[in-house]
Amino acid sequence: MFVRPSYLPLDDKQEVLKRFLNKDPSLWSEDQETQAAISNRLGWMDCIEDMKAHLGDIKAFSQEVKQKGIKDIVLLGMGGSSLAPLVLSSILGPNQGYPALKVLDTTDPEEIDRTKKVLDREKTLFIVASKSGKTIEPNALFAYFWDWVKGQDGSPGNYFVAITDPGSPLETLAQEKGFWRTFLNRPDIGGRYSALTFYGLVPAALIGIDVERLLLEGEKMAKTCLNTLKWDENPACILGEFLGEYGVQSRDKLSLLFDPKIRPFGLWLDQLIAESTGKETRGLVPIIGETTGIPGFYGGERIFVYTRLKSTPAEESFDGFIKELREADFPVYEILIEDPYEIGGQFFLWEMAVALASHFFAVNPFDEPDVIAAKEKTKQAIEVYRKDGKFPVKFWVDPKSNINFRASSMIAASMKGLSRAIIDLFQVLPSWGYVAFLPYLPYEDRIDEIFQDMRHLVRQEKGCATTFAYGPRYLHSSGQLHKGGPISGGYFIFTRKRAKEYDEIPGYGMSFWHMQFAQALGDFEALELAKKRVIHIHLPADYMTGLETFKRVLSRAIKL
Ligand SMILES: O=P(O)(O)OC[C@H]1O[C@H](O)[C@H](O)[C@@H](O)[C@@H]1O
Repeated sequence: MFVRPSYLPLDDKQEVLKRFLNKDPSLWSEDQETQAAISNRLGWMDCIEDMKAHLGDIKAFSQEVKQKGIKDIVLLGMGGSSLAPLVLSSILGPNQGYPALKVLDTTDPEEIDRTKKVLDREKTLFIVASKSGKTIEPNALFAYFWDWVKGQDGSPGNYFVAITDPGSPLETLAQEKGFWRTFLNRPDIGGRYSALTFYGLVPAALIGIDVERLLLEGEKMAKTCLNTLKWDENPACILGEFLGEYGVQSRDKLSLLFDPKIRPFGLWLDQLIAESTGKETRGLVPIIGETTGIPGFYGGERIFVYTRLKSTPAEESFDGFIKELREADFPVYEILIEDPYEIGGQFFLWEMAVALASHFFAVNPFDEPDVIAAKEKTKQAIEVYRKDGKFPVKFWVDPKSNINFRASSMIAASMKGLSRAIIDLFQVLPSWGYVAFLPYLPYEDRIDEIFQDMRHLVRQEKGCATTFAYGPRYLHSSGQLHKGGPISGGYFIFTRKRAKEYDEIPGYGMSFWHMQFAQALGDFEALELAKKRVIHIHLPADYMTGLETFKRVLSRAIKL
């Protein structure tokens, strides 16, 4: 049973807070087994004290790394094991004299190639980060880079560090291969709640971020949220109530705005919100990186949270836009931070707020039941490829644009034109739904821009909110929401033809191109299984030209 928090008497909400502080798992589930699993996911509530005890060690290790002359740190990991380091390095790092951090959370062959090309083998340290130690991307990336480093000297393990949970296959691997260091995290913390543990702090320290200050900010916020016993004075409860209140009414398009300096925080928040709440056909759809429009273009399903950094000049801020939204009566929540290091506190604030909001949605914020579907389907596609030497997929060629594409069965199966498929996708998509653009391509500014144009177009023409996230990164965050969350979504998946023979990943019998393609197929199948409307565009090897062509097709079709 889910309930609007504003309908509850204050005493009931007090009770929710009390149960939360007692780590009562029945807040999120009545099932005994689920409750036991939840009890093993609440370590983030009190991990800061533990982490303070490790700060000396982390900082000493960062000095060792620096003294060894390491210039680049490459982090191999996904989702909860990569997004906090990515956010921290984009906002707070790197510091002068310290190595730079490159987060490789992809299987894109071009992105991996480009990264490798600029690395100096003797001055690069790889961090393999994975809670489970079983995630396909970091494991394949490890195999690939281990092979590259091992020619270098007698002890390639010196160039590798692991961050994982005790007993994981990664811990064993690190022992066998003689990794320089292994950091074992508390196992009762899930990936997306692990920013203030070894997963976030070790990479941050290695690039010279003041992790003590970061953790102190985390501690300050945690103390405020855990010690303010009045619901309506507690910042996490107030934010959690805002999210829960509108989410349960299906005002679920949560548009997140950040001042420029702290904008990357949205990437981490996207996973926390989408993967925690997006299940059982409920949840909040985080809308990040959208251009702003006039409020008249937004539907009633929109709510807004604006994180303001005090030092941002008024002309770079969203102050004017927020004023317009308020005048148009949109629900708006504002968070003010004085200093970028307060991101440490924001991690905790949002973790607790999302956990409380999930109580009102009656979902378990600590699992990701639908992520597994895409993984299984990917595995099957890989098995077929290994057996038959090709993937089980056929595309239609759009007679007008020559674009290869296919569509899920919820879109008229007999139709063969791309424009028709696009029209059909929008035909049944309500303006309060959303469209997700999901390219399995390298991270490139030009690609960002092209999709920004498409997002703008969809909002102008259809009034729809849009999301944009690269694959396979999104599989480990908003992928959960696409399959398990609100049913009103339309999805565009993009892959590209193979440009050349890419290196084989040692031990995998395929290249990263093949792996990435299998992941896209896997997600298509999982979305199909969840009865979603999906169009898969298979771009030419010159994907940029292909994307421009697709943009033209979309802009014509959307007006029909
Ligand atoms: O840290 P790992 O075990 O490698 O997991 C990395 C990520 O992958 C999974 O697919 C989950 O959906 C994410 O919640 C998790 O953060």
